[in-house]
Amino acid sequence: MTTPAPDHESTAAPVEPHRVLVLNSGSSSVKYQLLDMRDRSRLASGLVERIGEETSRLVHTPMAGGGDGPRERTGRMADHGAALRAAAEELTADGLGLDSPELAAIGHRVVHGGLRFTAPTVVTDEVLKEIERLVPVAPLHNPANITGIRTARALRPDLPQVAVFDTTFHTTMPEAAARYAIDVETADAHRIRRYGFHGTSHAYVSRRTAELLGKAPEDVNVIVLHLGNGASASAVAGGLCVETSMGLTPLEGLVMGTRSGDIDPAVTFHLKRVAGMSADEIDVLLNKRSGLVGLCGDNDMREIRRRIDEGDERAALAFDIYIHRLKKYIGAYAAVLGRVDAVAFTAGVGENSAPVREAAIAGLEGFGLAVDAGLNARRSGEPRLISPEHARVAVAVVPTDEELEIADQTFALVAPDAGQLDN
Ligand SMILES: Nc1ncnc2c1ncn2[C@@H]1O[C@H](COP(=O)(O)OP(=O)(O)O)[C@@H](O)[C@H]1O
Ligand SMILES: CC(=O)OP(=O)(O)O
Ligand SMILES: [Mg+2]
Repeated sequence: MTTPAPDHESTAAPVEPHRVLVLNSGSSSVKYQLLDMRDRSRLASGLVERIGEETSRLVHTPMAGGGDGPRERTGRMADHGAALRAAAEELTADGLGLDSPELAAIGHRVVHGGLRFTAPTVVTDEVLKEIERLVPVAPLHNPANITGIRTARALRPDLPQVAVFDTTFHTTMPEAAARYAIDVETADAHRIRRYGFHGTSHAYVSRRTAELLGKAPEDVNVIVLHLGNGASASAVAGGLCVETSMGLTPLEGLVMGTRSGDIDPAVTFHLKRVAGMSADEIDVLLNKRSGLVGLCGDNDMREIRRRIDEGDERAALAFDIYIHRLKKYIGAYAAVLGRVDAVAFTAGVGENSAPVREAAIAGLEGFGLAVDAGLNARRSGEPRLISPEHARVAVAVVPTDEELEIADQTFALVAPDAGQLDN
């Protein structure tokens, strides 16, 4: 007789493995979630920030079986491996340890999948090698993803580890959007093309936006604005991505927290020839010392708005540059799509910053776009419309859930017979 785990619904018969742990490893943080795929409910979630610093912090939130709120741990966690081991200990303390037979798989966000990975993939040694080969085109992200996978494998060697790639959703982009206008042989020899990132978010949000409009994804054209620390826009036509703002690497496109986004490539030659900077120094400049932080010293939109309210001109200019780029992309993607049904804001800035949404849409009445100030100011964790009632184009705030999307894709791969889950 097996005894059901305490604190959980007791079931007489042994159950098939039905839990998925999702790891979303960023450059200096890990977000994780444990989900029960029978009803897609969240059993626990957590965030480890400032990995590698003395002030690392883990916040773990159990959802099931108890009233106790978030628990916190502080103190140096040297790398993503240490962070994951700490998270595993917290899960064990809740009776949700990684050793549980109920765990079906671990799903990992992997940022760059190159040309090879066009679907979620079970990780083998060979797959891991290929993800490693892609480190030069995702230097802030793929190394963290690899450490996460290695550590998870060491903790549960018998369990499928599934890589879900940021690039997959963008593989439907037509060649006209995916190719750079450079010498074709050189481009092909080095696999230089536009891959696009944040794909799980663009996929999830475009689908949820269609739902919000009461339509099937095939019937709507959506511009998704994923505005987090990294930021990207996508044009989604009938559920398929036809254009996105990030390119070979997550550096192209919008102004981001610390990244420049679009820039004349000749700036890099100039920095090398005239300013005497090395390729690595230029890389650090454009990826870590540019964008909002380069323009005004802060990359957090809350801090920038606070400074603007106090009359800070550098913060105001940084905000204007950020908004100007965003508007250019909205206009460009309206042209790419021909007909736009909705513009959806998502991720940390898109979901929380009413001033960003207002400023980005201001003056776009000619495109049928407008924001209702009252609706825009309202706060909610649910997808919602912020455009006036009879607007030609819907403007929406749609919270992203990369972890849920990764869990769905992971579970579909390892338990294809589990049946279609609702939604
Ligand atoms: N309440 C808020 N108001 C404005 N901006 C916010 C708010 N909360 C978070 N943000 C912005 O969201 C960013 C983080 O977004 P997130 O999507 O979590 O990014 P990432 O996944 O890239 O780390 C912060 O850097 C900050 O600029
Ligand atoms: C690809 C990318 O930019 O990801 P993030 O926003 O997590 O940095
Ligand atoms: Mg993110």
